[in-house]
Amino acid sequence: MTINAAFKGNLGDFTLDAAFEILAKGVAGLFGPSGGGKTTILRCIAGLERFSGNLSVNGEVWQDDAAKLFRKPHQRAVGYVFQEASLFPHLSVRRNLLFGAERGNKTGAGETFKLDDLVDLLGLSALMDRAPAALSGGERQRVAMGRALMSSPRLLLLDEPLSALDRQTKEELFPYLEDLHEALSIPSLYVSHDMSELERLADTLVLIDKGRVIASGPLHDLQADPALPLMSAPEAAVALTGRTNEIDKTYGLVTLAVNGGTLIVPSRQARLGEERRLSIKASDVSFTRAAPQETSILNCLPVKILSANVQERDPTHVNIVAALGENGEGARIVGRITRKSQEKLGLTEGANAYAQIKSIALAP
Ligand SMILES: Nc1ncnc2c1ncn2[C@@H]1O[C@H](COP(=O)(O)OP(=O)(O)OP(=O)(O)O)[C@@H](O)[C@H]1O
Repeated sequence: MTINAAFKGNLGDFTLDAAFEILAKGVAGLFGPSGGGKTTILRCIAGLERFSGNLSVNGEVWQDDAAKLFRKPHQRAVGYVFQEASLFPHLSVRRNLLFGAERGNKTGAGETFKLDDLVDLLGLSALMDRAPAALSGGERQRVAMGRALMSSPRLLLLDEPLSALDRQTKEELFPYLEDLHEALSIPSLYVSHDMSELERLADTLVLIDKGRVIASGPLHDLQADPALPLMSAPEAAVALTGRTNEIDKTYGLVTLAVNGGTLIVPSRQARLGEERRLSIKASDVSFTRAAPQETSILNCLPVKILSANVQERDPTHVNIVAALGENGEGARIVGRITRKSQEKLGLTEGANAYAQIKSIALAP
């Protein structure tokens, strides 16, 4: 599914002038600093805010100013999940979910989900007769997701669905989001200013700052682009997807085949052939010129250096983008090292090297 959006307008002093075209297959993350306009874009897509512009979702035109076309919110098949679950307080969990289905019947739209399937997927079976007031924050958010999905949306809009939750509850909710992502084919737009959430969930990314789109595309491409601000963030990282092709039960390790190499990762539970995503932090990557021997580091992968850029906020650091494989044909990773080491080893564009990544740093 492609989302083609362009919105222009003002909210008080804030100016939005954002345009993007994104393949919303799976989860597309809208990422950027607070106040940049992410929620406003989501509201424009849902039809809750009317700015001038255009919007088409999978070829269906929802807004076209030139043609004076603007679908009202109820004519857009979207499911909306807010920061704080807005459930009907007087209705049980079951009736809240069924309310979603009724709404869906009116908009008539995307894939129809069976109540039982969603209840299983979101782990709601023990909660069905409870009132929202008797639910924890994480449980409320799970019901809110279920209700949004019961309306058979073509597009799911999630506005920082985890931001009101404490760290532990967030961790508890993640597996549900990951399962939804895997089990349902519904495209989602997921707003967050926390990159660690999007690293785990997003396939594509739209970067928003001060009301403008600064880049959009596959998550991995944007993370490994030295021209974008993601790389200079302290927590810069690259998400890679791989398949388990070996399980070492003795040591609790699995081998993941990723594009251009293999990585050994700690894991207590694994199935052969399953797809896994992992995040490699720039600060966990180091480099050597010769193949290291007798090292405790389990992952030493041949790479080709693609770029080396001095970190703007701290010129003693250098961000190195390297592609896996001797010929640099594989996935890109990012390593942050001192400028001293970078100069000493001559790690410049075109150089061959080995990237070292501690397995422990890749623990889920
Ligand atoms: N009703 C309003 N009137 C005036 N200004 C508004 C209104 N709603 C939002 N704004 C301003 O518009 C800007 C964009 O807000 P928006 O909520 O879209 O940003 P955001 O990127 O989603 O931020 P956050 O991550 O903090 O939720 C902000 O500067 C905000 O203060």
